[in-house]
Amino acid sequence: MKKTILSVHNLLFQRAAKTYLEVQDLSLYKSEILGIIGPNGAGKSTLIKLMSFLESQSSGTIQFEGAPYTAASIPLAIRRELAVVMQQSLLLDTTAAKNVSSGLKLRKIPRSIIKERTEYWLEQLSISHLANRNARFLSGGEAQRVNLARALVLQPKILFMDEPFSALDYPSKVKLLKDLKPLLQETETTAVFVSHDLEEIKFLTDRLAVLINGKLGQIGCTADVLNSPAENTKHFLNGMVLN
Ligand SMILES: Nc1ncnc2c1ncn2[C@@H]1O[C@H](COP(=O)(O)OP(=O)(O)OP(=O)(O)O)[C@@H](O)[C@H]1O
Repeated sequence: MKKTILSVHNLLFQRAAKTYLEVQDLSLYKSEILGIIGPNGAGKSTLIKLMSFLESQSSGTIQFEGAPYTAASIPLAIRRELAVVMQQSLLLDTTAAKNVSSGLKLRKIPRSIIKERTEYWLEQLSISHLANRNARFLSGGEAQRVNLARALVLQPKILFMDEPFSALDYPSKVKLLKDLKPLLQETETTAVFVSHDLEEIKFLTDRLAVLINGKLGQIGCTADVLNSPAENTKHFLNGMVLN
């Protein structure tokens, strides 16, 4: 049976008396890659911020490994088991290697292990040659590889990615996706991936959630959702296929 690592129940996100997100039930299974798609403003980024405990819900529960937390209550040690990569994650104004090792330093990992793990992940993401280059001078694709290495070096239990490839040119994106998928599989990292790109979604994700107007319109195996859209997701999904 699939093991749930994170679950959402009766989740509500409201600001200034307006409801932006309302998700009754959503489970994230261990080692799966869950995609989230939906129109602009549907609540995808909000959902990822809530699931990664960066933002507090108005009501409802989010449980990580069976225990409920909010952004305000989550202990630092638990927060550190979750990593987030955004479209434009900010890199520190230092070398690529130091960016990758920064999280390990904060966790007071011994220096020899930091060196070994940093070199390993630079290598895994094919950026060893950039180790001593200042992050300010990296291209968008190179910077996103550093961001992913910086997240994966922490061996997170869940990796949240919010449109991480949307600024990359097509060949860079394809190459990075092809590098990333086996890395996630080998490390059995659970991942949540927001994207507007059907090719990315088809290639990377096991299951797919479709958000429409702040509500979960459909969730299921990615191929099933795309081949058999539900009544309320049909309009959006058919439009995506046509594009
Ligand atoms: N802290 C906040 N205060 C007020 N409104 C917010 C807040 N966070 C999100 N929203 C609103 O929630 C709605 C959903 O935003 P969100 O960024 O989650 O959508 P999205 O599906 O990721 O959109 P896109 O595809 O355009 O990136 C938007 O109308 C946004 O303005």
